[in-house]
Amino acid sequence: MGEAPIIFEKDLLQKISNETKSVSIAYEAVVAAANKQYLVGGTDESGCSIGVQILDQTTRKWTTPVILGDKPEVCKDQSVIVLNEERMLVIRRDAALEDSLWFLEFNTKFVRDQRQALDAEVVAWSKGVIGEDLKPVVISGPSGVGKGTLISKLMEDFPTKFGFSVSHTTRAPRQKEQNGVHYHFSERSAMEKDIKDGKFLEFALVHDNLYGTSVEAVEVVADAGKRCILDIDVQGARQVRASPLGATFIFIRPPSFAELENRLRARGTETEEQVQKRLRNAKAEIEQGLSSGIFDHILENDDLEECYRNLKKLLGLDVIPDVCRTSQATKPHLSMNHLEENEDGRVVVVDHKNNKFALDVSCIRGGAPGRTRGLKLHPLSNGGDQTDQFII
Ligand SMILES: Nc1nc2c(ncn2[C@@H]2O[C@H](COP(=O)(O)OP(=O)(O)O)[C@@H](O)[C@H]2O)c(=O)[nH]1
Ligand SMILES: Nc1ncnc2c1ncn2[C@@H]1O[C@H](COP(=O)(O)OP(=O)(O)O)[C@@H](O)[C@H]1O
Repeated sequence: MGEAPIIFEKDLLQKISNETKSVSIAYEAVVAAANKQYLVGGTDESGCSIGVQILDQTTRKWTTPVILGDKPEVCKDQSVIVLNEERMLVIRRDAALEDSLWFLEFNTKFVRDQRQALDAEVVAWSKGVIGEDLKPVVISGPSGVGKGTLISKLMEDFPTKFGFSVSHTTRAPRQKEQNGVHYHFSERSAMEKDIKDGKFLEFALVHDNLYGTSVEAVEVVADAGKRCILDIDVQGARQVRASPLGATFIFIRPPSFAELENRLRARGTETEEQVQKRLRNAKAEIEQGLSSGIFDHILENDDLEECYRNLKKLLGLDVIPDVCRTSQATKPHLSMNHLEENEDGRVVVVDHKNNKFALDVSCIRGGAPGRTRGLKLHPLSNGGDQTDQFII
């Protein structure tokens, strides 16, 4: 980790004044990897988020990268610090704590994959979250096996604990399905554009329709202090498994194929043609679910109550009382005014009252296209002694 040198070269400044109308916006340039200088600050094309420019120091060529992920809003001033060869920490000064810690990834696996896929220079933002949260739960299984039924029971019995990740889909709504509650029913072209813009954690073509989990769908649940449940197919589960999300994966299997067919028909939500398609796909889905190694747990849904009991057990709900977790809204509201210095794995920050804190970034996990979690904030006293008390 090294502190970001503030390099306002002549041509850099020239470029800044050419490209921005405002003089009140501060830029910071950091040499992040090999011979690349990153300029972070000001605005980007949309004019409302922090922009990034890259200068190749060998060729002296400027590049405007493709910027993916949840972007921080523009601010007048920020501190930039390179953490390692993959990402830098950007602290928005004078922003509330919940919105002040951001990571700009320039060489993480996600960025490298996207760079290859888009054949362009790519960087990606992710918001820093202090503390840990509960692992999201991915539930997969063939159509008609009872995923929705089990998830509804869980949400009804533990409303403070779980939140449902509302997927996007291009399929038509069923009777009683509400837009924004069961799914975000979307136009295919709009969904494809959002996928291209990196807004989706995963997506798949299922029964001839496009389904996908947006990064936001998962994050709004986590931000509310709840454990996120995703109902997605095996292809989606595979993608989430490969992502930094760190979830628990559960596959629900039917007691028999004949019973699956009964349930699907008895539900009465699909045409005969659609039922046939779902049954055909179910065969492959069950095969993959049982053999792919993606899933941590396989539950048979024969007797509903028994399956539900088993599900609760493996989610630890038989031992933990249903208490509401502290929501983000009740956390202390600090404004980080200044980045003072940095030490091994820790960045020293001070708040607007000049209280010093050590921001521990040694255990971070996740990142773009979601949040970077696991940040710890310790109060520091008498100019550097760390107390063992976490404030959050
Ligand atoms: N990959 C992926 N699959 C999804 C998503 N949302 C729903 N699915 C899956 O799409 C399939 C069809 O869902 P749906 O049309 O609601 O019918 P159901 O299977 O009878 O519940 C199911 O296997 C769902 O788990 C998503 O966001 N991503
Ligand atoms: N264990 C079970 N025994 C009998 N019927 C079930 C059981 N679990 C679910 N069902 C019924 O099967 C149908 C399909 O369940 P659903 O939750 O919609 O499946 P999925 O979401 O996996 O497509 C529903 O009518 C539901 O009431």
